[in-house]
Amino acid sequence: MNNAIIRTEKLSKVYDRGFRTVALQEVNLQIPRGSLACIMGPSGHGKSTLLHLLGGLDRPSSGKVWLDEVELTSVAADRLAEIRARKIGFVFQFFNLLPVLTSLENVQVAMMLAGVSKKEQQERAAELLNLVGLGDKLRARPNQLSGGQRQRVAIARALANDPEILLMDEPSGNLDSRAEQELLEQIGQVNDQGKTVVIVTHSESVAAMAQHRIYIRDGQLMGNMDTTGENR
Ligand SMILES: Nc1ncnc2c1ncn2[C@@H]1O[C@H](COP(=O)(O)OP(=O)(O)OP(=O)(O)O)[C@@H](O)[C@H]1O
Repeated sequence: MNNAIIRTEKLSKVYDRGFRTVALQEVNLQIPRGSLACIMGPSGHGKSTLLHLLGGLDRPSSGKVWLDEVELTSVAADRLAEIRARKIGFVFQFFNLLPVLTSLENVQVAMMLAGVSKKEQQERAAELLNLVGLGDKLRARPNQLSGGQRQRVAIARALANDPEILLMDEPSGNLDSRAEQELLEQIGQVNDQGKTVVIVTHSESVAAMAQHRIYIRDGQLMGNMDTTGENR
């Protein structure tokens, strides 16, 4: 596949904290540019590990990850941090919003690290929060928001630096079905803007909207399919 934005070769991860856990074993996969991809599989079988490696948040034990033409495992830590900040937005399962900050400030924080001026930070944060339907919650703190609303703040924050790729780890895990539906609409809109979205999920509704499905079992790739059902 020539148009892959993310590609892995024999990607493996072994955790060794007193005892060895082989979390990922020689995974070869490609994710097409602009696609909405999901990573599925049983609990504890290596999905989050894979997502973290794809986003350069962790280093593999062996094997390689390419983001466009850049091989992430060969770049130094500071360059990796720069690539992450510029190209990738992350949304984690438990949101990781800072509790003492408002929605607006939580989104601004991401841009502060990228050196954007304060005025620009505020304008863009407000714009993004409007985009995810939280224009009336700019001054609310996370504990004044519902789970679905917090998740949308996390998405706005992940989009702050206009990343090409959005990586999400079980974004709908704690949401009721209505909030999940709203979240899916937001994710669809982000994908429609041309961004590549990769979602670790147990949700069939999320999987149903994905154009590309990756199945992981026992740390191994069991399937890598597009919606036409063609195996790659
Ligand atoms: N930092 C770590 N140190 C040691 N072992 C880890 C670490 N992170 C994950 N593991 C182990 O690696 C394996 C894969 O974990 P991972 O979190 O990738 O699974 P998962 O498929 O995302 O699970 P879930 O669906 O429950 O989130 C598990 O056995 C887990 O206990």
